[in-house]
Amino acid sequence: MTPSARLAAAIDLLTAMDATPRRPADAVANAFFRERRFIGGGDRRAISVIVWDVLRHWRRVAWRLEQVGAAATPRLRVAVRRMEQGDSLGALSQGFVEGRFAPGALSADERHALDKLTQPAAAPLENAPRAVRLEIPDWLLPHLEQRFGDTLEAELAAMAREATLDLRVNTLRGDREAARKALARDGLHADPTELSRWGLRLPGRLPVTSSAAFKDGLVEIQDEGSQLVVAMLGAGPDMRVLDYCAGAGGKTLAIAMTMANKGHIVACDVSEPRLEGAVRRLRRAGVHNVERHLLVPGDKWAKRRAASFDRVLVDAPCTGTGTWRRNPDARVRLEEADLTELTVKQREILDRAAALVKPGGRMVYATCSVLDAENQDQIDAFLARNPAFRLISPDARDVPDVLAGSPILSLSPGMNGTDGFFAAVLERAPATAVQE
Ligand SMILES: C[S@@+](CC[C@H](N)C(=O)[O-])C[C@H]1O[C@@H](n2cnc3c(N)ncnc32)[C@H](O)[C@@H]1O
Repeated sequence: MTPSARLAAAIDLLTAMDATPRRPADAVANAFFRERRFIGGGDRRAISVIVWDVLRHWRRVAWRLEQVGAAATPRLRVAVRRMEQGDSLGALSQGFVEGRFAPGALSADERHALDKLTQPAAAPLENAPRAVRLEIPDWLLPHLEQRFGDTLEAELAAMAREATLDLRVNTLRGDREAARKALARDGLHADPTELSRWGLRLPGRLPVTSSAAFKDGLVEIQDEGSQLVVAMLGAGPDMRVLDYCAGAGGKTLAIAMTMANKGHIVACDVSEPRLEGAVRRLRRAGVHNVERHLLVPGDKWAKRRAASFDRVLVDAPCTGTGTWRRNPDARVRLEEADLTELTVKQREILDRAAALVKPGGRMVYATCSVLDAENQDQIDAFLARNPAFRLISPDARDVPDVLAGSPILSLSPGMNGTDGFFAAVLERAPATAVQE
């Protein structure tokens, strides 16, 4: 594709995203490229780079355009980002040309707006409101200020950078060194992660899924933070374990590994397609101690299994504010009503899952959110409602030394180089203590 054709495709993709503002950008992009199979891998990557860069500068560019009286159209968003990266108006006009696979020439109004933005005094970003500069919705600012205080700007800058690509070595298939060597044979040079003993890290988007190590189930794509959540659960080979919000089984696979493929895991979810997505991954990883169960309203399943699990993981649906490095569009799409709805759901799920924990058993509540309302506040309220539970530190053998002394895991991109994660380990009082 010519540079102009890539620009045109990026503008088309941004237009498709604009048309479905509640749909995650990567889902729109997948559908867009599926319908245009003629676009090759290199062009696809180049188009995605343009689009994801625009998504990472969404509010700031809109604010600058507003200052010069222009609407933030996909064309102007792309053009402004090109200029911010050093293109002159002249250079830009060479990309915006007429033609079947080109975006069309800049209109007089577009040129006028862009010209105004090149003036030295035009809309300096220092004048923009803080939430605009930080690329977050206005309502979210106080929540993030409360969580991060003085480190807020550094954290949000870390969340704006592209994530590393973390892998979990599946010890059912081989050890970390074997996985490193296998990846190296495919030209992928991974380093061990600092905290997770099963983790390997690659510098960015790389074609891991076509490597032999991935196809053979020796590695799985999983952020280091997710791996640590599983370590906090401390599931062992003889246990009955429930993964209550299992989705497509990312953590189920890691739990099965810590159980050496023994004992029994039930992977539950309310979404059939997600649970179905686990089947292939379980097979690839060589896992065979997992039963899947679809939760439906009025299900008697949970009642019959009350107080029967040694370990219960609640990987709750959440705002995903810890994953903005991967999903920059979510950063500005999140609405206050989403947070309200999710905190109600999390509370209900916690109470339902708690009823399934054996006396003396443990429950780990986890989110990939950095907001107190979904994390510590949920735990405080849960403990107030459920006096039979208390916070307990994970067993030292299960977690890295730095995490051993605390019942709470709290990770952030700025502090730890992982996604933002929260996990709390809760123990249900043993039977005798419950009766007292
Ligand atoms: C954070 S995702 C889970 C990710 C998964 N554990 C993993 O590691 O890949 C949260 C999951 O909770 C599920 N969920 C939503 N409401 C639920 C409910 N009431 N009960 C159980 N699961 C629910 C969603 O379908 C979603 O798959």
